[in-house]
Amino acid sequence: WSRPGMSGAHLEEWQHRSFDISSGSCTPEQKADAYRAHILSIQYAWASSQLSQAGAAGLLRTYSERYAAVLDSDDPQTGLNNYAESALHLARSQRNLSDKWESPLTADSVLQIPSVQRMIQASSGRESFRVAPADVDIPVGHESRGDPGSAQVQFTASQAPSSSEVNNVTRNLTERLRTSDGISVNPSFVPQPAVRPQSAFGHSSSCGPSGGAQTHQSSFFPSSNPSKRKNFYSPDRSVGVSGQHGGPEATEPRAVSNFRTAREQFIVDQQKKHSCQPQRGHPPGMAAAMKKSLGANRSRGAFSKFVSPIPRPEEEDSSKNSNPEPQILDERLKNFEPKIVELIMSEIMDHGPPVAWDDIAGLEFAKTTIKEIVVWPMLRPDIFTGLRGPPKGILLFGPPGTGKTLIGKCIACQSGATFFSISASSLTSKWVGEGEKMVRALFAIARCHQPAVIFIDEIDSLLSQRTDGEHDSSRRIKTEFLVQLDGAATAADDRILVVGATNRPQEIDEAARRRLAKRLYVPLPEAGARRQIVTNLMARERNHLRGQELESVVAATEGFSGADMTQLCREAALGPIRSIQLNDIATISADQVRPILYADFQEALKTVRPSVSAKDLELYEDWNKTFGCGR
Ligand SMILES: Nc1ncnc2c1ncn2[C@@H]1O[C@H](COP(=O)(O)OP(=O)(O)OP(=O)(O)O)[C@@H](O)[C@H]1O
Ligand SMILES: [Mg+2]
Repeated sequence: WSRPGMSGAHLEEWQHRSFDISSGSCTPEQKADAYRAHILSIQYAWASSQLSQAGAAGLLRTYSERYAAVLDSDDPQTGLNNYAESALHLARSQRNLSDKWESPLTADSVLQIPSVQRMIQASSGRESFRVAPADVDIPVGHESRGDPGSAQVQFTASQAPSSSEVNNVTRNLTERLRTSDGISVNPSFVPQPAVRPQSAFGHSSSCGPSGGAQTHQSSFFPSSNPSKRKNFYSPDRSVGVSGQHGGPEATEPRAVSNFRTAREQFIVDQQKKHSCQPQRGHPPGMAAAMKKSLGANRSRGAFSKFVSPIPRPEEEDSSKNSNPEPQILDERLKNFEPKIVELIMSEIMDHGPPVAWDDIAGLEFAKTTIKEIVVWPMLRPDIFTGLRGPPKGILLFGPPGTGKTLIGKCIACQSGATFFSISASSLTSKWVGEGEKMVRALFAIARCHQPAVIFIDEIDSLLSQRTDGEHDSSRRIKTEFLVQLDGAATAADDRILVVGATNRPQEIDEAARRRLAKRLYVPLPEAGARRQIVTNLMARERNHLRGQELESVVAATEGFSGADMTQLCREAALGPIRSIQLNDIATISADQVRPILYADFQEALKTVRPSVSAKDLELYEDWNKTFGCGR
């Protein structure tokens, strides 16, 4: 069933899960987790095209039938994850003031509570369960009646109800326990009494589907930035994953609430932007949220319900008609371990606070060159072809604190390309062999998201000169990087740009230097740039800095880096605060704080010193003369 090229890691993972399930030492909940994780891994392999459609369907059929008998069984004795356990767990974790107190509620004792008995009878007669909280007839310890947290259960009745009734009852009980304790419950999370919890694999409807799907996230894409990852699963397929196999009860009315979280609203907005495909049975936001929930690895609340991974026939059809692009992306990434892909997708694509070109003072040459190389070719790839094609690598070098990282952030905001901002440390893993894989996966993912910019800050730590004493794994990472850089350069139509930044250009390997063809010096700010930094920063604060005084500050800060200038302004801004009496600081209002004066800058200049020495500066200028691309 497996397609050629399917990773051995997956097979191993499945064997491992199989072992977990068959081991006698784990708790029922752990087993239930393992079962679900097993199903999830099959789904994942299918979604990332490591398994064929037929293979996945076959595996899922086999396993889901087998697991359904035990997983969500109505029998509280044999069912691994029965609802009574979850409900009781919730009830048990409600505590009163004493640390030593423990709830005596158990699966057996709760059934004996008279009100539970009444509800069981009501449920078998298909009556409403709406009973006021005061009806819960629990004699409580010695005083506080009606507080489920401190309930002492009285054993009275002996009638044993059927297990499915137990499930219904405990779910309702839990609902009431939660609401009466002031725990907020999203209306869409509350299960409807009319829907009986049958075996989830075979025939159950997705009761309370929105709640179940919202609460758990896929372990594969745990973090934000859904728009970037939207291509990983096609929307149709993922809806199929969570909403299928409804059976006869699928037509029952569902609990759909109008409430949307901000995240769901965001997903809805994103979907409106990209496509307007209607989703079956769910509001569009819900369907998008389900993309991330493949049925396993979710919280084991009383309301969690397993959804069968086998798609219905009509959903299979619709997934065939969907946009083929995600499929291509999956194909290209199928040789990479999902965890590595996940790591790169979640940690590397970075959108910090926006930075505009005007926020970077001075550095006109570097800014113009970068616009020429990065921004325009991204906007007009048709003009920048052949000899005009952009270089594949840029190196920004210069003293510390001169705005190299700032330029990287600006490229991220202004270029319109997919921006990968990685630190060398995230590429160097403690596991031997993982580092190269990370580098390979990084470039492969970048190829799938063209045009792309890969920004590597402090690139010297990754590409320093190869020495005899260095560790083998770091040498391999470096080699892989050079190969990939060249690979990116040889595929003429790839639009991937690598931007490296360093304040130790001398340490960069000569092979890497060649590949980072455009080497731009980011020097200390000149007088004009220093003036702009102070003006920009002071514009946000109340100050009385006159033109002449500003010039004096600029003149006094020769040799300061951009970061030093920022530090100076911060120090000066503290001047007015320092002039306040210590006793008044708690009571003074914000507008009573005096404006920043020139005197504050004079004070600050006594403590803030340039961080780059003249000797260091000489090294940078020499390197720039030898290898730099400046005029
Ligand atoms: N040209 C500049 N214009 C405006 N602000 C600047 C400039 N250069 C530096 N700064 C200020 O200094 C801070 C540090 O700059 P940045 O992190 O870009 O330095 P860097 O060159 O990456 O230093 P390092 O080599 O140590 O990593 C910025 O956040 C910004 O506040
Ligand atoms: Mg930096």
